[in-house]
This record gives sequence, structure tokens and C-alpha cells, in this order.
Amino acid sequence: MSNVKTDIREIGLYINGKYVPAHDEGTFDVTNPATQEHIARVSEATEEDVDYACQAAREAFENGPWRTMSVQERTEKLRKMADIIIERKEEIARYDAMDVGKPYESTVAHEIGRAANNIRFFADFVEKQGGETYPMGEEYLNYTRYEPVGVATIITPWNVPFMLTTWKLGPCLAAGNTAVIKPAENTPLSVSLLGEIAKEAGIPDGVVNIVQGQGSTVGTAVTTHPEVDLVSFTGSTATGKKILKGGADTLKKVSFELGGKAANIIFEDADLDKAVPSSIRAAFMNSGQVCLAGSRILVQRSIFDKFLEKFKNAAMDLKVGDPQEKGTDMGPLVSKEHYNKVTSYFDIAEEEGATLICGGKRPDLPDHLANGYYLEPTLYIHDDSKSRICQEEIFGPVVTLIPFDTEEEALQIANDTDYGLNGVVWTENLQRAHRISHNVRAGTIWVNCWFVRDLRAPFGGFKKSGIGREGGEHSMEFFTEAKNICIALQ
Ligand SMILES: NC(=O)c1ccc[n+]([C@@H]2O[C@H](COP(=O)([O-])OP(=O)(O)OC[C@H]3O[C@@H](n4cnc5c(N)ncnc54)[C@H](O)[C@@H]3O)[C@@H](O)[C@H]2O)c1
Ligand SMILES: O=C/C=C/C=C(\O)C(=O)O
Repeated sequence: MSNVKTDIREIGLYINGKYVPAHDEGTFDVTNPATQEHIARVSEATEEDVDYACQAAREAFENGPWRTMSVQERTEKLRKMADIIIERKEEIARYDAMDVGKPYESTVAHEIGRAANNIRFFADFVEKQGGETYPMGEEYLNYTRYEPVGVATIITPWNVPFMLTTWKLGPCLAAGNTAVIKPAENTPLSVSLLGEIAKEAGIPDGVVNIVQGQGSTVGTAVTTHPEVDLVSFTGSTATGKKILKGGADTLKKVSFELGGKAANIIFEDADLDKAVPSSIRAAFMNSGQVCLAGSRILVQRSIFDKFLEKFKNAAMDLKVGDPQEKGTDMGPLVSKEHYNKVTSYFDIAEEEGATLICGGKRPDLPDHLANGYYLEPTLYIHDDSKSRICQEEIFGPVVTLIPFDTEEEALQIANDTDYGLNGVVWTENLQRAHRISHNVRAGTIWVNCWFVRDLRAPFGGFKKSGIGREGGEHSMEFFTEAKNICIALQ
């Protein structure tokens, strides 16, 4: 079985270097959220398939050449993988546009290049990585090695399928581990290509495996499997809790990137020519289905009306439509289920007494998009930070503007959340920028910018937004075991 490219794509599991059907030949269907068309039939892994994938990854780890291969040889293969991703970036971005509903133009221009860079960056990183030595006079010498941990499972969400999977796969493979990937069930297309890409790059069979299927069954099976040593997960906080519990019996090492509800704080001295377009991106990029979304916009009261006017006009100018078409800013939401979840917040907002400024409904679109899960950019004003629309991660094109008077009040509202993934501050006052950055309890703070990423920097969440950090040495720390070797010299 292979990734046959027909109108309805047939997608197999990728185990031990081959695309294979599920043991019981079971499949599930994938639809295009822009149109509700049936676009793919995907093999649904059984417990036996998950077991086979985990055993294949274990065998490749223990007895294959990957773990013991020279760093030069391993990193050459990873760089080849990054090159193939670039060569195939149009195809990968088309797939993300088809099952996520992500605008093709921005995906091909930014996300897929970043995906290739995720692999290349960690190849370069391990090539430069050394170890420490601790001489104990003339009697003993200690030196450290950073060794791979074993078999990792990589579980990723539907909002950024390909880029987020490579963000974990890069350091996992660079360190010499083997992987069993479980993509999100509604967006399996682009990640399924990683099997053939790995093969073409010369990565040995069994090093990269992909099992497809539901989180509650396949996700549970892979995160509780005794051969799996570590779980690198990006997804919701609720699923993170389940994985932590399920992995307790076999004591799995975990790294979790979870939900967010970031405050985007706009002070009266902000440069609105920059703050407004950036806040629009932070609110509506990928239809607001971004963990880092600036979904609570805190605006100082003295400029509230001015900001509101500019922000509302810019939101209403966004082009909602076919993700495959040029010029589309916002595609549909990912699925009917998610559309229902996001739109349920319209009733909640009304009950909570929030003021609707724009959106809150489907846009008028051409007939061929009549069945897609589209929503207009939606903007509320609300001053109750405890309300559900200010507390819960809506994960759609829905933002709430919250007025504030003082810096203290802004900080109090910003921190009034269980999440702590990121925060944003707009001000021309240097001291204030630092004060706010130090006092917002979140893993990344962007000052006068948003979603600028340096792959060396720590990335992850405070509070319920995660466990551990990714990026540079933080990813490598997770994917390696430090070993100290102490030698008697006399
Ligand atoms: N912090 C970050 O970097 C980051 C990035 C992107 C998305 N997210 C978060 O992801 C969420 C949206 O994604 P989602 O709805 O796909 O999340 P989700 O937790 O429902 O699903 C994520 C993945 O986990 C799998 N899964 C579900 N139940 C499982 C279980 N019991 N055991 C093992 N795996 C299971 C799913 O199949 C999917 O592959 C949002 O909360 C968002 O903030 C976080
Ligand atoms: O929607 C979530 C986006 C997450 C981004 C990253 O994990 C990253 O940039 O590394």
C-alpha cells in the first residue's frame, strides 16, 4: 500500500519503512472543512498495529544503526529530509489547506519552510553539541555523554499538523531516538508524507513510524505502550492530563505544549500603526486556531475607542474564503464539531452580557463554499475578566476587548487565567515593557511584536499551558539522557 494519489486519497499506516493497511483493514474518512467533500480514507490503527509500530521503533532503536551512527552521517540524512520538505513544500501545503482549511498561500510561504528548518536546525545543533569534563585532580576524570532515550511518541494537534510534528521530530531524531507519530485524526494528510520523506532521505526503516486514528483509542494505546519511553505532546490541557495519568504506570518522560489564552496588552503610548495589524494576525491567523492567539485584548481606556475603531475596520477587511485561493486571509474552522464548539460561545457571550461589535455569524460566500465551516472575525467587548469568554480557550476567530485604566489593573487581568503560554505588550515605554514582561506569568512574552520565533529560545507554558520547554538545548535535554562517566586515572 502506498500514498496513492487519487481523488479520494488512500492513506496507510507507516510502520517499519512501509505503508500498510490496518490489521483489520479498518479505515476512517477525512473531509475538507472548506466544502465538506470527502477527501481521504485513512487506515485506522488497531492495538495490534500500535504494538507493531512500537516494537518496530524499539528494534530500530536497540539494534538498528540509527542510535550508533556517526553524528555526521545522521545529520546528513536529516538535512536531506529538510531539503525534500522544501522540494515538496507546495504538495505539503496543499494537504494542510485540504484537511485543516489553512490558507495555502501563507502555509507555503511560511509554515513549510519553518518545518524544514525545524529538522535542519536540530541537525546543526547536535553537530555542535559537546559534553562536559570534570577533572578531580590527578585521581579521577568525569566526562558526560548525551545519549538518546529510546522510543518516543509524538502526538500533534490539527491546527498546525506538519510544522508542529517536525518541531518534535527534528530533535527526537537528531538525538538518535526512534519515533512513533500519531497525527490528529481530522488532519492526517501532510504528516502521512513524513514516511516517504524519511525513506527518501535514507533514514533507516523503523526509525520513523506513523499510526493514524482517534486520540481516545490510538492515542491512548501509543501513550501507554510499555515500549514507549517518552511522550512529546502538543494539544489541549484536558488531553495532557489524560496522557500524564496513562503514562504513570510505565513512568514515561513527558513534554507538554498545551492550551493558551494570551493577553495582548495595548498601552496608550503604543504605536497603533504596528499594534493593530499585529493584533489582527494574533487574533485571526489560522482562523484563531492558534495556541498563541492574542484572544484577550486589554486596551487602556484613554485609547480604547481609537483602537476599537481601527481594529474593527481591519477585522472586517479580512477576506474569509476558500483556503486554496490566493488572497484568502481566513479559511474555515477545522470541523463541524469544532464549529459547533466555537459558535456555542456566541450564546455564552450573550448570556454573559458581552457587547458584540462585529461577526458572530457565517459570512456570505459563493455557493461552492456553502457547506464550509466559515465564521466572520468576531469581536466582543467585555469587562468581566472572570467570564467564560475571557477564561476559556475558544480556539476560533473570536476575541474579547477588555478595557483597563492602570498598569496594575492590566497585570491583574493578564494573570487572571489558568493558562500561561504567552503574552504580548505594546508600549513605547522601555521600563514599562520590562516591568510587564517580568510580571506576566507566561513562557513567552512578545514586546511590540507577536509570534517571532528563534528556535534556540525556550518555548513552552507556565501553569496549565504545559510541562517542560522545547527549543534548542531544552528540546535536546528532553530527548537525551545525560550520562556521567567517572574514570580512575591511577
Ligand atoms: N502550546 C502549543 O504549542 C500548542 C500548539 C498548538 C495547539 N495547542 C493546543 O492544542 C489544542 C487544539 O488541538 P486539539 O483539539 O487537536 O487537541 P487535542 O488534545 O484534542 O488533540 C491533540 C492530539 O492528541 C490526540 N489525543 C486526543 N485524546 C488523546 C488521548 N486520550 N491520549 C492520547 N492522545 C490523544 C489527538 O488525537 C490529537 O492527535 C488547543 O488547546 C491548543 O491550544 C497548543
Ligand atoms: O498553535 C500553535 C503554534 C505553536 C507554535 C510552535 O510550537 C512553534 O512555533 O514552535
